Amino acid sequence: MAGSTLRRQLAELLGGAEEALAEASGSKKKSPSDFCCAGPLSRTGPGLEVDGMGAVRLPLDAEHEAALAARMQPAPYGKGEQTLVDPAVRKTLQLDPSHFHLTNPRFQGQVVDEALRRAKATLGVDEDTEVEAQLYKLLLYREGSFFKPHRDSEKAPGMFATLAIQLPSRHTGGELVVQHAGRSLTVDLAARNASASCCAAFYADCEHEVKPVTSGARLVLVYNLVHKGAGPAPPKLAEGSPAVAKLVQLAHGWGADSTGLMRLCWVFDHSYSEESLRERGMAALKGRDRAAAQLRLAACQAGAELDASLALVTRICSEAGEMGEDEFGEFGFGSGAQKGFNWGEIRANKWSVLAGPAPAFSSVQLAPGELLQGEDFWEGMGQTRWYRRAGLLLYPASQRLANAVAYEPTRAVLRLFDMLNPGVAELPSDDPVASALAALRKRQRALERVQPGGAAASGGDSAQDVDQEDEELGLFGMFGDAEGYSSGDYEMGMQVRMEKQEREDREARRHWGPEPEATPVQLAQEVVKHLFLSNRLSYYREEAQLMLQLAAQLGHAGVASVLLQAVLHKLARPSLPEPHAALACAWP
Ligand SMILES: O=C(O)CCC(=O)C(=O)O
Ligand SMILES: [Fe+2]
Repeated sequence: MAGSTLRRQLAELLGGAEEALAEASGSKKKSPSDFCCAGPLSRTGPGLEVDGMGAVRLPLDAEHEAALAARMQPAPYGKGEQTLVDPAVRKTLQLDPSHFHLTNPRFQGQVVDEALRRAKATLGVDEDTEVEAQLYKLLLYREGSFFKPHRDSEKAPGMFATLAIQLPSRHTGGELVVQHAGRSLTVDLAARNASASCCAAFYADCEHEVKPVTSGARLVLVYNLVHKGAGPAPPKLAEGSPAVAKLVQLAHGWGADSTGLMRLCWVFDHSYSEESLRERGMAALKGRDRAAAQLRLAACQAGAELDASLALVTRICSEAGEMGEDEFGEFGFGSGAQKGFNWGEIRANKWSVLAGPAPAFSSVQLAPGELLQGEDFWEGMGQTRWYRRAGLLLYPASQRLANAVAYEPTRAVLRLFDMLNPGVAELPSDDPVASALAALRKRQRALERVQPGGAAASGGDSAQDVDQEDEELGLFGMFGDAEGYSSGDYEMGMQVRMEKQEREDREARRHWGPEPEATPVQLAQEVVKHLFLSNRLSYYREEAQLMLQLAAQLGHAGVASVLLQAVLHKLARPSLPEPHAALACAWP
């Protein structure tokens, strides 16, 4: 099957996974999950009492509003690891739950639990997944109060969404606007809010804002929605689910095509913190994202040999148009110039394995054609220079070796040498490839050296320093914040990122999976394919193809050895003026 057909079919399948799973499990809910829900709740009041003030009358009148405001503090917002109070970003008053009480025992059962049930249903949380609504703050938006667009951080382990319960109050304005994947939803509950509570819930990684309150006051209880327990049970899928069968079939075809695509990556809709992915794996995934991963697991149970890891995908713009003032009057990449953005590197690293062995490589560089989503997916994220998202990296078991060799050809060549010459650390100095071998060993040793604590032996500063720099650059946070940079940060940001990337790759070596099994000839074939058939070395094509053919035909270790010598030469001296020289001297 052509790579483009495989890519299209796989994209369709993963994109429609949610509907397919609902159908297969016989669920009545046919509509896909959404990122936000809102609506009125029961009239049961909360019995709100505030320390030092007593019972608060609802809906709030001017007198109680003023008394309550006097006991509250300006609410901060999170920036990286810090929390800041800045009335230009957030103008709201807050009160910690230690200073107020919800004294009506029926409020939890009739209002909060009802809101929670609705949130679970809309946000696509499995019925058997336990979710807790943890009270976080009481907020008061007086006239002129607002909260500019932001994303909520994970305030507790397993937190995935925010629930706002608006207590009865009279106001205008104060609409909640929630964005996700290019869609925007405006929640305006003011009209129905005078006599009953109402709620809004949304995935915490969705950008949201509260528009200015234009009159009256808006009183809100904010809850963190937190996954409890071990996470969702594995999907109970009907054996004959067409989507699963289709994925098994695609994986099989892909696995049998050794010349085909080495890997594909499905980028998730939502953002996730690194910690939540590492610690909770698939249980951290939301809505459509989880369905795609579940479908993949179900196919694995049904016999598909498709390795899958959760990964961090970073996409970097290498070039921008002209700098200038943007629409906010700030110096940077102006809106007119944004058309000039070019996509540079796309890289996936930081695995958390879902199925199959851990990858025997720390990171992969992805070609645009290896992303299952097309350009329009990224366009929806706005114009910034760095995109970090979590995704699902997929490749058939038959491509394990190819991926490992592509990531580290030097290591593969040395492995091949060691296979063919067991126990030989160095060659006699008169051997034509002795110096090449020594150089490669040295380089590989340097690459693999990792100091305790994670910093590379050769690197200057410690991992901590880099994290510190990251923080300054606003790099912390979700795997999904599209991170924008001011012009001054850009060069420095690049440098810091490249260094950090190297360090992360080194650190990741410790968690490498087993070296994929291979005979010398298979290994030699992969090395040749990678080094000689890649675009960079396209001028080696005929020679390499010939060698490949011989190696495969004869299956002879001697052939692989000759091949190896040619490769060793090229690797040790990348600037070799005459590309054929290496082959000429190595080939008998
Ligand atoms: O006031 C609201 O409805 C939402 C508040 C909010 O976004 C937050 O506390 O992070
Ligand atoms: Fe928020």
